[in-house]
Amino acid sequence: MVLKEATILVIDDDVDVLTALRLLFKPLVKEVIIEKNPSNIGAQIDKKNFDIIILDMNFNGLVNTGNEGIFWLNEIKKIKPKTDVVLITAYADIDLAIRALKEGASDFLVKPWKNEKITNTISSLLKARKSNASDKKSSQLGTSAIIGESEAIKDVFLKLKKVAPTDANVLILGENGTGKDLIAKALHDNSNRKDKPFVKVDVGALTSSLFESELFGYKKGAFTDAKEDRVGRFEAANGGTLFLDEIGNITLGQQVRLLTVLQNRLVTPLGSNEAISIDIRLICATNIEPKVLADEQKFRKDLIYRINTVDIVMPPLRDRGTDITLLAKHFISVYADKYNKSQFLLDSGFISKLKKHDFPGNVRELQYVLERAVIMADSTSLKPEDLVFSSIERQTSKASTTTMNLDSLEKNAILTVLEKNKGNVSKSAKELGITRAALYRRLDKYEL
Ligand SMILES: Nc1ncnc2c1ncn2[C@@H]1O[C@H](COP(=O)(O)OP(=O)(O)OP(=O)(O)O)[C@@H](O)[C@H]1O
Repeated sequence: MVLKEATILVIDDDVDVLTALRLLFKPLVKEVIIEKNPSNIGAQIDKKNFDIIILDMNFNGLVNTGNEGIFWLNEIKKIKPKTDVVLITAYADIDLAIRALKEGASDFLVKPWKNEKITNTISSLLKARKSNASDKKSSQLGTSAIIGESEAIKDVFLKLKKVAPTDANVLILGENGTGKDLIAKALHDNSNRKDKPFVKVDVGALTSSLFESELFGYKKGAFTDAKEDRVGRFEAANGGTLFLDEIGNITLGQQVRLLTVLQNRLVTPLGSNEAISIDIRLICATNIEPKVLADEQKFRKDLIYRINTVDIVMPPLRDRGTDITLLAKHFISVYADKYNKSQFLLDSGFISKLKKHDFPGNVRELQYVLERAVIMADSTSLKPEDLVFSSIERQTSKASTTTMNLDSLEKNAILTVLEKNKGNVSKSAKELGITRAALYRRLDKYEL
């Protein structure tokens, strides 16, 4: 961000300082607001998003310890943790400066200031904000936006790294909400086609007539509603990647149409006589289990072979051990930022409750549950009661406990006992009737 796009708030009880800074910044920035009374800070920052806040450290002129400044700095950080705060004081007190920086101030200036020094400080902070924002964007590209460190997700990353640069067709399998969309995009972003289009079509949601017109396109007049030519998704993805989601839900007739295009690498728009040759990399995804896909009454074997040069199976969240905590921390931080809340501390009971849940809706369910928890939380720490699992998901969760295997039962028993004993391994081992070493082995096994 450049200086002239910035909105700045100056808070000082000295009217001369306020006037001087307003005169200095008015011609340089988009907007400068001055405030004499620090008690109005909350109201000011609720009203507007400031890029920089310049805050005096000594408000009543009697106590020159800078404590008032640090107090107000903390108040600002509670409401808008991302705002850059520059503190000013009349006393060149290095200890105070360091304390202010530790408490989250972005910089520190000593009165009387040189105008050039203060504008340079503000300009560099604005530049740093810009580069942080663009770093964030680029990290969304590779696999860095896909969070996970469990053995199960590491296998996925390995496969992704190997397969992405090839032109192989990939079938991504996995329950709803496991991250199939993210993997499809990562395959494209890490391929030689990354600068070409990535086109996604939810084929499971298309009626028969829409399936044809969406995928193959049409010429004006091909049917009653065809008022002008329309490019189909195959053609739109030319040179790039076509991602067909919910592939397991298409009819046998649609499967034949798809197979023909994939075999000949040609599409003919409805109402046209001319076939267009297409060069696409195909990625498909489905939440249907492989054994159902293997049922020839529902799915053509020749199509399965064609779309499934390589398959990537997304593990359900309940099998991803420590990823639950890792993802939880990520989502909590994202939502704390989004809803302008300070970062939360996580109560140990909160983490145990998360780990015990079965997550039938996988990462998507975790994401929604945490967004709700962040919105509803009354304090700065998240507690078990802040976690409310949706009754719909709970129903599914109950159903799935009937098919629970011994491992899940053992894992849940360990978690319950650990929670009861506040994480004390010796007490928990005793209660479970096993040795400490045996408990540690199991903690390792279940990545707890
Ligand atoms: N490993 C991960 N790291 C960060 N976010 C994730 C991860 N996995 C999934 N998500 C998030 O969870 C949500 C669901 O993921 P996604 O849509 O990719 O799942 P899906 O398997 O394609 O679901 P569906 O089968 O319902 O289409 C998205 O918001 C996605 O960003």
